[in-house]
Amino acid sequence: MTGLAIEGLHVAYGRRTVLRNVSVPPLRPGTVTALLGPNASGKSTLLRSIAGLKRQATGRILFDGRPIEEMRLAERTRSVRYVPQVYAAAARLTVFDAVLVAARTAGASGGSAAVAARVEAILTRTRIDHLAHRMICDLSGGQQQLVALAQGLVQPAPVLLLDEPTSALDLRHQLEALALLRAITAADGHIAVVALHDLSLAARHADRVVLMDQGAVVADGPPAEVFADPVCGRTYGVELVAETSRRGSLMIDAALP
Ligand SMILES: Nc1ncnc2c1ncn2[C@@H]1O[C@H](COP(=O)(O)OP(=O)(O)OP(=O)(O)O)[C@@H](O)[C@H]1O
Repeated sequence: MTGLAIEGLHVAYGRRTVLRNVSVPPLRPGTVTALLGPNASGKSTLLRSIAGLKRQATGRILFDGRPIEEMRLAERTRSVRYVPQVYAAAARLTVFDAVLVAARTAGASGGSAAVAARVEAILTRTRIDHLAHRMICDLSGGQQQLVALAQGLVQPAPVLLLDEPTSALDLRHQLEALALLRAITAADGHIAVVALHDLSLAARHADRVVLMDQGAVVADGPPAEVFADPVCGRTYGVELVAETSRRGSLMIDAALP
C-alpha cells in the first residue's frame, strides 16, 4: 500500500493525552494535505510524531505499508523531512551555508559543486538568492521563514512535513511558498503535510484537508467538502461560509457567532 497512513495514534506529554485515536487513511504521493485545527488541537504534535521526534503511546504510522518507527534512523531521515514552526533563527551562519548544511544533513549526494548548485537552485526558487551571503540572524522573520522553507526543500524527502511555513510571510510570499511546495510535491511524487491556520490558503493549495480538534481528527476530505461541513465552523467556534471567488478559488469567510 503506497502512501503515509496513521492508525489509532495516541500521544501523551506526561499524563496528558494530546492525540486521541488519530487515524488518517493513506495520504497519496504527489499530494498536499493541509492539517488544520484551532490552537493546541495537536497539529504540531502529530507532525512531530510522524517525524519521529515524539513517540506515540499506541498506534502506528505507516509509510508504504511499513511502520515508520521500525525504520533505522538513516532511513527515516531519508524518508521524512520536517520543517518546524520554530527554526534556528539565531544561527551564526549565512543563508547559503545554512541551506548547504541542511542539504548535507538530508543526505544530498555528489561533489561540492553539485550540492552547491542544488542550494543555488532552491534559493532562486524560494526567491532568496539575493540573501545568500547574509547572516540568518540579521534577517527579518519572513526572510528567516523562507530560509527554513529552502532548508526543507533543498533535498526533498518522500514525506515532507511543514509546520505553519507561511505564518510570517506576506500575501505574495504565502502564495509563492505554497505554489512552490505544490509544484515540487506534484513533480517528484512527494507526500506533503502542512499545518496551516489560513483556511483560504488551504482551500487554494491543498488536495486534502485533515481537521483536528482537541487531539482528534474531526473531518478529512477534499477542501470543498470539509469547509462545507458544519463541523468546521463548530471546531473553530465561528460561523464559516465557503464561497467561490470570481477567479474560481474557494474563499473562506469567518465571523464571530
Ligand atoms: N512539550 C510539551 N510538553 C507538554 N505539553 C505539550 C508540549 N507540546 C505541546 N503540548 C501540549 O499539547 C497540546 C497540543 O499542542 P500542539 O502544539 O500539538 O498544538 P497545535 O495544534 O500545533 O497548536 P498551535 O496551532 O497553537 O501551534 C497543547 O495542549 C499543548 O499545550
